[in-house]
Amino acid sequence: MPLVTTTEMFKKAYDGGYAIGAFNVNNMEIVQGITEAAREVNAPLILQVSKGARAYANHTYLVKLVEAAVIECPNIPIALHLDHGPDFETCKSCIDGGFTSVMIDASSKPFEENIEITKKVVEYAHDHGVVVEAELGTLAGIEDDVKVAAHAASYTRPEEVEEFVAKTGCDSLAIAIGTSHGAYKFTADQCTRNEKGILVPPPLRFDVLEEVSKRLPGFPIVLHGSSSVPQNYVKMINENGGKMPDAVGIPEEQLRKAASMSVCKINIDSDLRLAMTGTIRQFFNEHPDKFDPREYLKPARANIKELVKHKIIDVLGCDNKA
Ligand SMILES: O=C(CO)COP(=O)(O)O
Ligand SMILES: O=C[C@H](O)COP(=O)(O)O
Ligand SMILES: [Zn+2]
Ligand SMILES: [Zn+2]
Repeated sequence: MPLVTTTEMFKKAYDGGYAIGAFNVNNMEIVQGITEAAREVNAPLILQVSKGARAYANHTYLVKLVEAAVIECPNIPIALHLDHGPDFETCKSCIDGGFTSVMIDASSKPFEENIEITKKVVEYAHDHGVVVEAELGTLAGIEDDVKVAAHAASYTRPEEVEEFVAKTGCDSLAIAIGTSHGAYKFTADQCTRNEKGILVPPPLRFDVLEEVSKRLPGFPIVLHGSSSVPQNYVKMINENGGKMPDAVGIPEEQLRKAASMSVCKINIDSDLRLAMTGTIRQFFNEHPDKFDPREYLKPARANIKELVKHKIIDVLGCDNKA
């Protein structure tokens, strides 16, 4: 089947109490690892491309890689989504260039300005059969090279969501309930430590999510910054020359709960990066004589695939929902 929008997948996910994984893609091995996993477990899929990914790999290369994946995976619905579109022009370029979904992220702007920019993107997108994700609230962490400190982050205000959705006509809404971008989601003083000395982050604000859902019945909610930062990969990185002290993510149990509620799209990027980097670091450490990129990219791709399968089956619950 050709690339699809997220409309149908979100409706089914909302009604079925599961979520679709939105995984960031930056090169061929990442596209292959993710799509092979989704194909094997028969899951609908969102492949997303950030501004940084377009700058790194080039829009055309990424679209063509995703189109190749669509050919290789004819039986699962795949949407191609712009992640954190910073302005109308970037959204337009992706809408014109083959994407089926875009995010306009004007969440750092004042409320009225966010509405104005989002509305403009929605009008253009809907005219072209493309759907739009918007954002209210500010996540902490690293986003497009900009670091938002924990104290500067702010939860979504539920009292704003109805007006925002009604005035913009957006198709889904990303909200801030305590997730954060990157591999260092929380500082040590925000966390407690478990018996193994691993940092345990503060729980997500499910009360905010519930209030938002009550005000927007049936409306798909998106969670950014939802990597779990698997400690096996942090360990693999640190044991093979890396230095990632106190990297900590969102416990999968909490993502499972969000997926069972109104959250229909869960964004995961950092976990893929950790799997890829850990695998390659270990390979280099164990095989200092090797220099064929295929030899280290192959296990990296295989571990991305395993990780995505795990997310789909054990966290998102969207296996066999294609
Ligand atoms: O939200 C994301 C992409 O938009 C990715 O979040 P992570 O950094 O938690 O993987
Ligand atoms: O939200 C951020 C995503 O993980 C994309 O990251 P990036 O801008 O480094 O590609
Ligand atoms: Zn944002
Ligand atoms: Zn994000």
